[in-house]
Amino acid sequence: MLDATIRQAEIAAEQEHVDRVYTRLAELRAEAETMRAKGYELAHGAGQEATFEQAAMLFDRDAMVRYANRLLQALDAEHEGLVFGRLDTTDGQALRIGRMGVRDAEHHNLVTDWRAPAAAAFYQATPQEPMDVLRRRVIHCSGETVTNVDDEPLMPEALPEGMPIIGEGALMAALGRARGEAMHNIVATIQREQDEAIRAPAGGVTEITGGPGTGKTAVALHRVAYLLYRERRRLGTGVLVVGPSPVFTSYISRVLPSMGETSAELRSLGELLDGAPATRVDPPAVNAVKGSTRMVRVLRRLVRQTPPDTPTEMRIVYGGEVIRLDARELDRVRRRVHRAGQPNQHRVDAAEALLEALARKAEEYADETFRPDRAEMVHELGERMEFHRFLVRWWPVLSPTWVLSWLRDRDRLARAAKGVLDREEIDLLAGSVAEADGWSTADVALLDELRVLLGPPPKRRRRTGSPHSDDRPSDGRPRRPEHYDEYSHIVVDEVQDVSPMQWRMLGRRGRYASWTLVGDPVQTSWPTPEEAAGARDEALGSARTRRRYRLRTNYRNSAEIFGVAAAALGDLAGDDDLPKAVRSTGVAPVVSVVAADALADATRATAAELLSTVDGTVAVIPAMDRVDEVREWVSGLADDRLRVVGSLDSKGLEYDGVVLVEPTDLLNESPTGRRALYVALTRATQRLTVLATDDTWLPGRARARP
Ligand SMILES: Nc1ncnc2c1ncn2[C@@H]1O[C@H](COP(=O)(O)OP(=O)(O)OP(=O)(O)O)[C@@H](O)[C@H]1O
Repeated sequence: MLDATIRQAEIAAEQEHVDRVYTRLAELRAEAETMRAKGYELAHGAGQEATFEQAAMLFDRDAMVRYANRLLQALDAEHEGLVFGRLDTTDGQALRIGRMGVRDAEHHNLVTDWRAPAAAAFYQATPQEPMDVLRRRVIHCSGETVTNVDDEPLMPEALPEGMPIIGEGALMAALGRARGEAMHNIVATIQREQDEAIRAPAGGVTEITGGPGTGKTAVALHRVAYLLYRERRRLGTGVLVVGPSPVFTSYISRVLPSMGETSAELRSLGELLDGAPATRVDPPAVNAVKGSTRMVRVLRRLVRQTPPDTPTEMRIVYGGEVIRLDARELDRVRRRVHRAGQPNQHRVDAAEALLEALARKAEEYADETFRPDRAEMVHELGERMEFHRFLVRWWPVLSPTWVLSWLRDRDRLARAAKGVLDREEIDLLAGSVAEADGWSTADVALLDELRVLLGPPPKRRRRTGSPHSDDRPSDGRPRRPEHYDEYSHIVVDEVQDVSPMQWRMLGRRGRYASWTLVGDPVQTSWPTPEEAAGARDEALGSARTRRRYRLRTNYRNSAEIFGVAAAALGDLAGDDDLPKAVRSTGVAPVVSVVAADALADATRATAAELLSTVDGTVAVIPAMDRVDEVREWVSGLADDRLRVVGSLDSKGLEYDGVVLVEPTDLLNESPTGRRALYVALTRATQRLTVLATDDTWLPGRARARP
């Protein structure tokens, strides 16, 4: 038989199986709909004023609705990958692997979930260790149609007669595909070293390191899906995935849902505090000050300062006498109350201390005609409206955002930062808060620190949830645990850039959690890694099991592109720190030197050329402070595949084509500029063009830089 005919026959055989799976899925869907409807019916029966006896019924109803909803979500998730693999084993079995398990009405396995132990051989078997697998097949589908198959013989000498081997290179085909708006799941082509990290036990701390494009982010997300599948009961809705920026979380947001997993919560570092999302990023120098643990001391002192516009004198009439506390006396009382801790939690102490001070003052005034009884006086003044009006102004409820905004006042900041920050740092910080519109990512960690220093505001009454709620709030996002410290597992991506203050914020969310940490020290943009390491160890707690995985293959960049990036890194990393790029395109990156006044035109022309060359996305990457200018340059190119991304914002992302504008700007924009340049150069999958006004950034010609 001709090769093509054999392939068509194999595709048809797989199609037959896939058809059975979809038929079964339609049945399951109908069953889930019925179950959900029944659950709601039960809800109506129970009504609002459920009695104790009805509690069990309500519980059943909630469980039923939740289960049906989860099933429907999984069934409705992307169809791609419903069946993507097949294992033919030495015992004559053929096991289909997919993104969720499906059984027929008689409970026979139609598809095995990729996370099930039985599917592990799909990722772990090698010709050296075949694990009884004769043939591993990747099945490519478009919607419900099988389009191709790719086989790999693992025991070639033992292949039975009539078991054909079709095509080769499912991985290479996947890597060569154009990139779109969002990251895809890689369930069909997970590699063995990645699989080991994905299936590592949930407990303790799992660290995954590796160079650019080694699949760290993909592995972390597949690990979440795996852990939720294996330990859903224990991990529940408490899995948090933290990425560096909202652009990044949006880029990875489809991976878990595409595997039918919707209960993990995705947040960027600037979105970890409810009610104060970051809307911008600070320049590196400001970021370095705000991220340092020295800020803890500054904030502690700030919290104890007298809030702006508080009264500096108290006067109250008692027994015909005016009793007065002046600014110094009031300050003394304030300092004493602050010793007790969180000011919002010590409002009663503040009231008592004030009344005490007033009583003491009254005793000073005592004479023949005025001799107040201390207990009576404290009691009477404590009931007076004017006393409470004063208290509200003198000891106001402090919100983190209000206290942080005090840093605008340079003198106030200088008092709080005396001996901790130098003059230049104080100027930077005060200037940044004064000029800013909205909060920055670094501010959010400061606000979270203040949240703890200030204590919760007095309680308001909470509204109860809807009786029909499943495990997602109405905006469709997963519900976060009621308290921040209730997360059960936290995944942090790009850990090398997490500042010490951000580690403190994360630590508060992971007090009882296990962790997966993903990053690459070579890509760090944080200037003092030792300080960050200390804060990180504190956040993770000391008595934890730690296991480490290292990924060594770069799946993103062509070997040609990674060659330029690695060279640009100079001697900042040894060969052992760098991954190996496995795919060669035969196309060398273009490095052009252009005159400064020709840079705009060259950028526009190159972007246009890349858009016409590649099928997927194209990014123009300049230094952070030139993003607006460069956006103007390319504004005429109407193509929604094109974006302009600042150097530091490009972290974790990828594009088919990249135009890197003026590398020297990237080198100069921060103390870790050379690493930022390496990050930007490793974003492209197919094409890279570097436009520079000189060649001093090139290895060998560059001046020594950190
Ligand atoms: N086994 C695989 N099969 C198919 N594609 C893969 C595989 N592993 C990684 N990739 C692809 O390689 C690209 C890089 O993966 P990913 O973004 O997870 O790398 P990373 O290590 O997090 O990179 P960076 O450090 O630059 O952020 C992605 O497009 C991903 O889908």
